[in-house]
This record gives sequence, C-alpha cells and structure tokens, in this order.
Amino acid sequence: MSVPAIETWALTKEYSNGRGCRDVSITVGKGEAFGFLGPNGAGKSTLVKMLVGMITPSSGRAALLGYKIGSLAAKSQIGYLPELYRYQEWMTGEEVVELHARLCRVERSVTAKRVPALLEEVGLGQRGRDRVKHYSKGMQQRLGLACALVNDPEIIFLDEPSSALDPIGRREVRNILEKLKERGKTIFLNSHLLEEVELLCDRMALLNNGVILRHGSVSEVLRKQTKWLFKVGGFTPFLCIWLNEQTGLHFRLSSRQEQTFQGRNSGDQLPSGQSQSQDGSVVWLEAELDSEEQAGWINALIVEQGMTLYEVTREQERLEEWFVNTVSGLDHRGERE
Ligand SMILES: Nc1ncnc2c1ncn2[C@@H]1O[C@H](COP(=O)(O)OP(=O)(O)OP(=O)(O)O)[C@@H](O)[C@H]1O
Repeated sequence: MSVPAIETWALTKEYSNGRGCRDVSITVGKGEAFGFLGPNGAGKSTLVKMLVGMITPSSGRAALLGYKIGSLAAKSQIGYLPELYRYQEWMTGEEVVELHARLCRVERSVTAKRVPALLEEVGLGQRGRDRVKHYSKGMQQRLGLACALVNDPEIIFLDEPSSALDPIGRREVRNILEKLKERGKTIFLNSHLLEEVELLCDRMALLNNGVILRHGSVSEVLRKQTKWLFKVGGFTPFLCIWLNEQTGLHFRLSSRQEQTFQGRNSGDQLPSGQSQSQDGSVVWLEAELDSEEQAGWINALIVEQGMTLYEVTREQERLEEWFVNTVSGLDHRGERE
C-alpha cells in the first residue's frame, strides 16, 4: 500500500495562551486535494505551520510521504504559500522566484527553464522583469504561488491562496491547481472561500476552536445536507407529526410556502403551520433526506394520507451555508471573542 502524502496522529500545538489546535488526526492520500476549513482563529494556519516544519508540535506525530515533519526529507517534498507573505520589493518577480529556487537548491540549468515557465503559468509572464514594489496584491499572491512551486514539490500547502484575487484571478488559480492535481500532486488548501474547496477538493475537514468537527469527502458531506421540499395540497398538521413518526426525520413547514400563502391571501404573512393548515392550503414541507429512494417513499406516504403532491424538489445546501450553520452558535476561542 502506498504511503499517504500527509498523515497526522493526534497532532497538537498549544501556545502559551492555551490556543492552537489539538488532537488532529487526518490522512491525505497522494494526488488528493484536501480542503481545510474553519473560521478565523480556528487553528488552520497553526496546523499547516506544523506540517511544513515552521513550528514544533506540543504533542502528537505527523509524516509527509512517510518522512517525519520538520525533517529535511519531509521539507524537500513540499511547496508552501503562506497566508502572510512579503517579498523583497526591490527585486523583480523573476529574481524572487530564482532566489527561492536557490534556497531549495534547484539546479541552475533547471531554474533557467522553470522560472519563466512558472511565471507564465501564474499569469506574470509579461511582468517578470518588473520590481515587486510595482506589483498589485493579486500579482504578489501569484508570485507566491510561483515560489511555492519552484522546487516541483509533491505536496503543496496553500494558506488562502486566492484571498487577494478577484473572481477571474481565483478561477485562474483554480485552473493552475487543477492542473497540478492532474499531474498527481497533493494539494492541502486552507481556505475561507468555500466554493474554492467545493470545486477543487476531494475531501475536507472543518476545524473550529482548535479541533476537527467533521471531515469526509466533500460530496458525502454535501449529500448528507440535501434538503428536500414537498408541495402538498390538503395539508393538515397531523401530516408532519405522522411523517416524523414514520420516518424518524424532521419534517417542518418551509419558508418557501410564505410565497404560496401570500399569493393566495392578498399579501398576509404566513402565521404558522397550524393556522395555515386549517383551510387545507397548499404548503411546502421540508426535511433533510439521505437519498432519492427515501424521497420516493415519502411521496407514497403523503399520497397514502389522502393529500395531493404537487411537486417534489431538492435544494442542496451549499458548503457556505453548511459551514455557517455548523460553526454558528459554537464556542469560539478565536478572534471573534
Ligand atoms: N504564536 C502564537 N502565540 C499565541 N497564540 C497564537 C499564535 N499563533 C496563533 N495563535 C492563536 O491560535 C489560534 C489559532 O490561530 P491560527 O492562525 O492557526 O488560526 P487560523 O484558523 O489560521 O485563522 P485565520 O483564518 O484567521 O488565519 C488563534 O486564536 C490565534 O490567535
């Protein structure tokens, strides 16, 4: 069995103020893109800094391609775009990338070819000879990406790689990352841009308050969150209770029905499911379901109760909503305190 690209066992960093991250155990396979999400101060950068060998863990272990983190062997496998970067303003972009190549001991002959190719790849081909002080924030971020790739690393750690980019720049960076993934590189992406994770990553973890709340494949996590809507005619409140008993799910009136109700009742607000139901109105019910089969079963149950089913639709919760819902209301040790 091949060695995972990244493996951590109860990896913990506790700063003197008690913050950091704790008991992080994850495995990232070779060639996988892994998204690491969390609110400000959750501990994402702390984990990445441990993995790239910038800070020492308080406890736990981790390995990159089987090499202990912090070792030269592990470091030689990685590229790293930090969240906070500052490049030498007096140098040209080309010189900055060359400097990183020298630091990584890339052979001169390789550097001569790779640097212009990388600058082209990150969209700085025309500006490589300009000094960094004339670069916009977005250009500096692209420059950082070129530096992170200069040693042709197997694992690329990116801490908010698109934070300074406009939507077109983000798409371009995503294209670059997709190509890297196609070439079998492993990508570890810290991001607040949830869409970025959704579009690029195979698996993800959600970190809050220094601990992993959930992790799994992005599609699994999203599928679990699928909300289904049933437009039911002749509704009575009993239906919700009965469906909940029969299915063990949580059926409720959807906010969508307000539109239906307003349309039918000259702009009145929908008071509640109870009053709505007295006249046998058409209502939207909603519940989170696991599968289409389950939806089919529920259709049959509704019809069995003598009600009319006008429409069934599903509304997949976006990762952003999922993220907000999952971390909201939880205790934050981070910057929001
Ligand atoms: N050197 C340090 N000393 C003490 N506390 C620190 C140190 N570095 C980070 N912290 C604290 O540890 C917690 C986690 O910080 P970290 O930077 O890892 O979070 P993050 O999830 O990357 O946040 P952001 O998205 O804002 O970058 C925060 O509460 C932060 O204030």
